[in-house]
Amino acid sequence: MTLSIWRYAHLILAYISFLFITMTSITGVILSFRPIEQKLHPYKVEQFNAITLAETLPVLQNKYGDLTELNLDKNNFVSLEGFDEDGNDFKFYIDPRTGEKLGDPIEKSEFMSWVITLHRSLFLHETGRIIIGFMTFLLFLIAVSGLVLIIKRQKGFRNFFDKINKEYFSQYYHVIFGRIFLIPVIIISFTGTMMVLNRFELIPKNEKLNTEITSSANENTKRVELKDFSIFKETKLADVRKIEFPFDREDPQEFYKINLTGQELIVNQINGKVEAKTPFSNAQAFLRLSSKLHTGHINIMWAVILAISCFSILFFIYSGFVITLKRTKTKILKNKYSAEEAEIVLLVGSENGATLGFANKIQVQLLANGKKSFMTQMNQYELYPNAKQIIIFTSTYGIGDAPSNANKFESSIEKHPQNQEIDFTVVGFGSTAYEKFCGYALEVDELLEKQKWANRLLPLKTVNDKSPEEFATWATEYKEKTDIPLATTPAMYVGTAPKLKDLNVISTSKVTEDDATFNVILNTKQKFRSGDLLAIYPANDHRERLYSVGKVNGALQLVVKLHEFGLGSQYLYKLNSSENFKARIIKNTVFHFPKKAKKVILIANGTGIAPFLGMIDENKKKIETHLYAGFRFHNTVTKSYESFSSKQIKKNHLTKFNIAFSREEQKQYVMDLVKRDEKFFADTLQNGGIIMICGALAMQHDIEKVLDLICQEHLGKTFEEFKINGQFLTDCY
Ligand SMILES: Cc1cc2nc3c(=O)[nH]c(=O)nc-3n(C[C@H](O)[C@H](O)[C@H](O)COP(=O)(O)O)c2cc1C
Repeated sequence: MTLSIWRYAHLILAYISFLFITMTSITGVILSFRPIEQKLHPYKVEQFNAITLAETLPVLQNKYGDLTELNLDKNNFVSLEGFDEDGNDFKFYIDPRTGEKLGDPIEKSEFMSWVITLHRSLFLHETGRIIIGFMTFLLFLIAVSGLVLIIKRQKGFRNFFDKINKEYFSQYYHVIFGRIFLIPVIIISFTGTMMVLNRFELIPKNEKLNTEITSSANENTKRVELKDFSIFKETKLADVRKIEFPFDREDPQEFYKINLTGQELIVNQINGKVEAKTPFSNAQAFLRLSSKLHTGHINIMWAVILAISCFSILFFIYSGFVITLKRTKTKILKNKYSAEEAEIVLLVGSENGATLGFANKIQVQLLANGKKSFMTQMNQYELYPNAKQIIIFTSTYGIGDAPSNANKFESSIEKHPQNQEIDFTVVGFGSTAYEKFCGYALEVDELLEKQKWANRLLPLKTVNDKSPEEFATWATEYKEKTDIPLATTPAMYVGTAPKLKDLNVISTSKVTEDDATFNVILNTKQKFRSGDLLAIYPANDHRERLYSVGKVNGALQLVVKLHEFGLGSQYLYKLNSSENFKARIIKNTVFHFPKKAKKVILIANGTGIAPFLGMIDENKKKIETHLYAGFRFHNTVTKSYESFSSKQIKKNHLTKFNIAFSREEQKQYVMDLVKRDEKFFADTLQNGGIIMICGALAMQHDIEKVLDLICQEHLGKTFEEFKINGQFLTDCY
């Protein structure tokens, strides 16, 4: 919770100020080159910090008679003003040891003046300065909250520089650069704020010097030489900002007025006595330091750091928004059913949205299958009077901690014991790069285990690094346990939005009175194999319809059953030859024809034959392959499969074709063919052969039951053992 308050503050401040901060950062980068460039001017002298006023002032006064002012700029360049012998005024940089002229005043270019005004006041005078001042203060707050977030993330200041795990580019470098540049950014923004506050006289000024001073000297007082003034001997030139020289060198009522960092002095020009001084002002001394820090006039190194830090601010703005976009892109979809109505409840714990992305994909499928499912954040946990199942998807943060939208879950689960028995399954998302891999999911799983009302549906499933493959194994287990046909293809759970490509229609066949299936033959430049899936988007929304594909003569072939109200099948049926449409091919590696196998048995019903037609056509290695297929009628379509098969048998791509018709005189299902050839199936499994099955899910269940009986009877083993051994590949829907 505390993390989210800091994060919220960090984000809101960034939202408010990012345009101004972008502008001040860009102009800041440009301005930071000024001190670098100025420092390259040769106006600085060796061992400047050692020079005292007692050394420099006598030299200057001897060399130039009539001096009015000496100034020290932020670069510690000394400039002198006065009148020459001809009465003309002069101003130039000097060497304070010799008085020698070093160069003329550095003129600001027009461009630089423009940039400075934009940086300071947006060309809006005082109003602009107030805006900039406020925004600079916001930058300070953003940087401080950013620093707190890093400290919290690293679990304390001591681990500040410990390893950061890379999630993705923007997130990783936002933190990595944050650790390096947040301190200079805090300095820039704080000192900038100070400068604006001073401008509006909100920082205590030095007290005004009393100018009504009676001199401690008169015409008779013995003149002390400048080099012997003790105050001049004590005062370093480097501490001076400005010296105003006495107008008349002989008048005891005229004084040196010396502006030091944080103090002002009035010095008697005859006897060297300090006639008056303002109390030392820490605020003003600090302000001078602030100004030097903000403008990079400390030294070249610091000026370079400032330039890079200003660049880093631009990067923080960019990467911060990428992070936010990623975080907010995945939202909980609008619920169709209420919490009271829901039979399946999905509870999500997600910090950055990845887990939510997976959960959304499940929610869409549950709803599409007519399930009354409801999805919410784990912190919103309450009573679900009609729930039969609770599915929890949660990530882990900190060190095995809950993500911020799940941190109240543990207390609320104690508060709301459900009133009926509910099955539960927990899927944890995490990273093995962290010590407590899926630590929070484990905690939640154990917590549910303890609830009287909760029955375990599946063992805890962990998903490392948002792996679609690992998540798909949970979907498969869930599908098998519940008969709810979730997609089991990893590609369905890949985070990024799918890129669609053009496919070209070569031909489509027509349905007949006795057969509602039709073929679609497509041309594509994409690589694919039989058993892959074609995803189409008939409603032009994010919902996809998947079809198993076969590769026949190099073309992509679909076998589709036309449903009266089927969005996908109607869409495909209406395609015309040579028409283009957008779709994507999903690799389905778990359902590719084995590259090496002693024997393969292919079992299909209805349109499930599609991938097998391709696999047989592609069986160039002539692996012994037996096809078992079941249809309703013996008609033109099934006859075409028979003629295809006999051609393939001649080529040795297929060994035998076994076909069953369920609506003909001799009623037979494909399952009956399996029973008939039970010995053959047992031998094939025993010898490491592979069975592939494609078609209706109900058919798959029936076949599995039959195969289990066969295995027990003939081999004294369960079919499960062969499944675990990877000898049973499925693609049923
Ligand atoms: C600061 C931080 C701490 C994390 N701590 C853990 C951890 O202790 N254990 C773990 O398994 N994963 C940890 N992770 C990894 C996340 O749980 C993982 O990336 C997850 O997929 C994020 O899902 P989400 O985007 O839904 O929050 C951490 C990630 C971050 C950024």
